[in-house]
Amino acid sequence: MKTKLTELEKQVEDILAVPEDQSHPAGKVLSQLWSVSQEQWERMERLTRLSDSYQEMMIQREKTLSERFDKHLRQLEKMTRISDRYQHSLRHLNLELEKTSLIDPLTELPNRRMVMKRLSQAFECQQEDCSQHKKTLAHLSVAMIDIDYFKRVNDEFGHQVGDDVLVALGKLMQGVVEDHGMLGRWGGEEFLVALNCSELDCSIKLMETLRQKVKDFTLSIEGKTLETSVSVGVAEYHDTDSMDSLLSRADSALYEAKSQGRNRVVSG
Ligand SMILES: Nc1nc2c(ncn2[C@@H]2O[C@H](COP(=O)(O)OP(=O)(O)OP(=O)(O)O)[C@@H](O)[C@H]2O)c(=O)[nH]1
Repeated sequence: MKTKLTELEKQVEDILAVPEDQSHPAGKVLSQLWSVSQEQWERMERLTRLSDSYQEMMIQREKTLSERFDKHLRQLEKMTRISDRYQHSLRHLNLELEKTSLIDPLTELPNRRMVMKRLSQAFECQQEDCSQHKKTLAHLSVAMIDIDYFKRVNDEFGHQVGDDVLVALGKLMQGVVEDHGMLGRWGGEEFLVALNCSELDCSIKLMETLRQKVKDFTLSIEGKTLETSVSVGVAEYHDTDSMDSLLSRADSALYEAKSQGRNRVVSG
């Protein structure tokens, strides 16, 4: 049977404890051997303790690093979400801004800037070899519409009613032209239509329908009936036309319609 190490150690300890054995050479050697093994043992223990605490420190460090990393990751995610939301609202604001810069706030129709934009797009390709735009220009005509004696509406019924009339007539005229072109508020009580009709006759007919609808339109205010009419000047695109010359001919035709007594459509 194998003797256990602790028993052997005990025996050695006992021998070393006997004073007369201390002088024996074997006793000295054994004593030295004992203290060396004791030192080794203590050193082993110290190393084990060091290694344990080193391991503990590494585990702790890893834990701290991973917690810090998680925290940064969460912060980054939060910042990304904020930035996404910010970009989204910025895009939304830009769209709103773009819209308000092109829409008349009272009638909610395209404003002068937007109608001009539409017209200049058609003219921009005039010089270029752009068959689609050449076709668009060939079918282009413009109509300038002015509400007759609008000042009287304001004077008789007040500015607010004047505003309501502008809104109502805008809607009514929009309903007539919506499938044939773009109606916009040119300014004050003037409107402009960029029409896409293959023939001038077609544009004139459409403007006649519009004029008649406005003539039939009445509003009843505090027992009084408000009636109104429009004068319209139409011009069709000619090969030599610039945007200015086309608009100028429509303006002259409108002037002519006013001169001839209003409530009529004149082409120029
Ligand atoms: N209520 C209101 N009135 C406006 C607005 N813009 C322009 N007006 C009015 O429109 C009127 C235009 O008057 P005029 O240029 O003399 O034209 P008119 O009375 O229509 O006469 P003719 O065009 O010659 O038939 C003015 O009284 C302006 O104050 C608006 O946004 N709201």
